Amino acid sequence: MRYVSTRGRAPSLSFEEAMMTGLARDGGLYVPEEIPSWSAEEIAALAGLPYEEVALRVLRPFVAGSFTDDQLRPLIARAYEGFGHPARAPLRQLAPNHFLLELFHGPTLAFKDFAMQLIGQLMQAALARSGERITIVGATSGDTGSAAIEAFRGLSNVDVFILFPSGPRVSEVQRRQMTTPGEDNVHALSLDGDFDACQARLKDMFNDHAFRDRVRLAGVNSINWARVLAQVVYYFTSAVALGAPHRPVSFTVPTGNFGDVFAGYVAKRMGLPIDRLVVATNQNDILHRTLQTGEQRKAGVTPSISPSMDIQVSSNFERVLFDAYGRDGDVTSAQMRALAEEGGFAVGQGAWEYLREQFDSGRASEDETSATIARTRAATGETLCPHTAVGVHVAEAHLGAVPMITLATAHPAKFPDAVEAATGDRPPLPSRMADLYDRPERVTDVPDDLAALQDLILSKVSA
Ligand SMILES: Cc1ncc(COP(=O)(O)O)c(C=O)c1O
Ligand SMILES: N[C@@H](CCOP(=O)(O)O)C(=O)O
Repeated sequence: MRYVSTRGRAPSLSFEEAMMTGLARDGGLYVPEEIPSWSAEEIAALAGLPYEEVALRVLRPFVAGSFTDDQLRPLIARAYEGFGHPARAPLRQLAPNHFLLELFHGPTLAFKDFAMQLIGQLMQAALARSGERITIVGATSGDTGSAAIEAFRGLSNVDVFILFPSGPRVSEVQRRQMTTPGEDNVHALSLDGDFDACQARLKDMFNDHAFRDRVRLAGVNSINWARVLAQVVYYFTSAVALGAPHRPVSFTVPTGNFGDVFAGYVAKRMGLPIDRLVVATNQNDILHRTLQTGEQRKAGVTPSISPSMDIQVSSNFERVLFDAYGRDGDVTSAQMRALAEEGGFAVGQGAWEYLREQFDSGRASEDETSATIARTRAATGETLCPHTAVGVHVAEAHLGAVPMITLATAHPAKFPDAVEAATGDRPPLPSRMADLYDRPERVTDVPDDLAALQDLILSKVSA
């Protein structure tokens, strides 16, 4: 399998090269040259298999040429052995035709662990082959950062720098998950700006080829194709559990950087019978507006009670735009340039129609999110995290004859203030994290300044 850039001007790469490269050298994102297509029989054969076996089958065609089954199997096993539920991603019924897919049983209590634990294993295997060391820089609105730290902490051939927005733009639990690990290779950087600023500086670092080569920069955000790929797996396990391929299912996905819902789109392109893929946004609703109006225009980020989705520049939207334009890298490039330089762009008519065929969308206000947490608790006993509540609110407007699966993207204990405000009580952290508030924090405040960030990283990796 080869991977091509959405901007059409970077060399095509193998899976391993694309994973270790992160952002393409032309500023684009890598996507598979073609999406493998599965028959109904192949999908039906997944029924009853352990999560790890489904992961092997889903990954296999995408990693061909980089990892054999024998190499992949133990890496997948190690990735998921620490999850706190035997099913890894269990389903829970909320209402007659509405299910929650619990994606928060990994070590850092958010769906990011599914991909990050696996990418940690895959990257270590690749580094063992090459004998190289790498510098990972990640941008986070709260969850990617801790998942990345958990996957790479203590490794002697990897330095991890995580840029997160300063102040209350991440929850205290999220911040402490990033600032309390004591390993020398972990660097938590609190940036004076929002997530979009963190992600923009990360992309600037990738686009500075001299810097990128000097520190051997690697990325673990969902700009990295391997992240998206790992997330395709749970669309298959959950849909098959509800009767696919013999009956279709729909998904509602709390969305920020568009990586998770893009993974659902890949599953659908592979042949999984997904009826509707619903993009659920909080008040930072650029994706909902884009799908409704055909115009993508940035507005400032407004902090919300679902902070991990406080994003206006959704990286992975570029991947679907590339498909919507018939894989025309020049047009995709021009639209991304307009977003960066002019604050927005109008999607062409044909491309917009393609997007509307693929995705529905909705938004939840702050009050609606809070009310959904309270109402769901009262009706079902289930405590939702605010991101999941955004999804449930939007999903409820899209319920019909086809079963709806809403992705429960984080554990409510990561957002105790929002949950307490809605329900009156604070969800406890799992016992292994009970002393999180007592652990000493280690964090460096950094300005939103590329040169200063690069100097800091250089001083640490060459130390
Ligand atoms: C808890 C939670 N829910 C939803 C999202 C949105 O996912 P994505 O960025 O893949 O759209 C994120 C972060 O991205 C998150 O951390
Ligand atoms: N919500 C994310 C933002 C980064 O998304 P990613 O999937 O591109 O890593 C976070 O929690 O950091």
